[in-house]
Amino acid sequence: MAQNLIKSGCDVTVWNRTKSKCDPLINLGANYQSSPKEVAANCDVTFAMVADPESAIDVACGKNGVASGMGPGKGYVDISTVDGATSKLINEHIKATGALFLEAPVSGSKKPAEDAQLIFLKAVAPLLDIMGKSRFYFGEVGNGAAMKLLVNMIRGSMMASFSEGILLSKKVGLDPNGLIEVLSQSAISAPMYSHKGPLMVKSLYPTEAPLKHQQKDIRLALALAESVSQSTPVAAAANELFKVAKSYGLGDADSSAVIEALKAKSFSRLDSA
Ligand SMILES: NC(=O)C1=CN([C@@H]2O[C@H](COP(=O)(O)OP(=O)(O)OC[C@H]3O[C@@H](n4cnc5c(N)ncnc54)[C@H](OP(=O)(O)O)[C@@H]3O)[C@@H](O)[C@H]2O)C=CC1
Ligand SMILES: O=CCCC(=O)O
Repeated sequence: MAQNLIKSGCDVTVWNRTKSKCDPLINLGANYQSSPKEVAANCDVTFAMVADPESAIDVACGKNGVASGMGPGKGYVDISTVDGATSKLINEHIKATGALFLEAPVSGSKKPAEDAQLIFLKAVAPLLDIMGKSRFYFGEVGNGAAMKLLVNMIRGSMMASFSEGILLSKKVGLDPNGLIEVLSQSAISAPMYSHKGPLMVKSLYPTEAPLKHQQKDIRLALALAESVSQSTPVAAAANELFKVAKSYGLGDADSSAVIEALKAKSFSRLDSA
């Protein structure tokens, strides 16, 4: 995303908690600042895309955070996937500085990001048009976050069901790649199946969207559902699979590694006590 801003001629300044991850962008001409505060102080619009609600609040409102560098005429855009309450809290801190806030979570992973084909779930800034193919506006702060959580709740349930289908096809002697092909031509076709399926069949999970964040998103979506007394048993079941996969140490693998939670694990014989 930052790469596309640089390529479009924007004057880009970067910071990351682990500085070395900034190096490829600095090599492309980005400036570097030593904290979110310094980035915000030196830029008209500051974007953030961090792991979870805790880090989004820390980067925005914490020591040397974005809010400390904000002021009238500046803007802050948080692209992280968080809950609505987090967006609203950050909004209050940013607005108190006289700056503007925009929550703009995205749908789409690494390839759409590289190809500037992301979907922004709420945005007005033309800068986002450099990085994405479409943008939706859902009104007050918190609605964009909620929409993103709904999308990723459905995404997680789809991935869990897809995983069951792949493993069941193998168990009944069918070619799972044949299943993927049938799905691609069916009424339930989804790009995710064709993109992730062939790798899942080979037990390969190169990370585009870490499994730990997919589980975080479902967890936040379940909390949202509970807050309005909406039953979501399918998402709850999918969440349990993602938690199992995390317990297997797959949190940093791609979210498609959830299939590993469904594979029978051979445990060494437990010695009788
Ligand atoms: N990957 C994807 O396809 C998509 C991701 N998202 C969302 O975007 C966000 C980032 O995802 P992704 O880039 O994949 O995740 P990664 O885990 O790869 O990166 C997380 C980022 O957050 C930073 N971070 C984590 N904790 C802190 C902290 N306490 N203080 C400061 N920075 C912190 C990390 O810094 P460091 O490098 O130092 O660890 C890193 O820059 C998440 O909210 C995710 O749900 C949304 C759509 C698609
Ligand atoms: O939230 C990230 C999941 C990846 C995607 O949106 O395709």
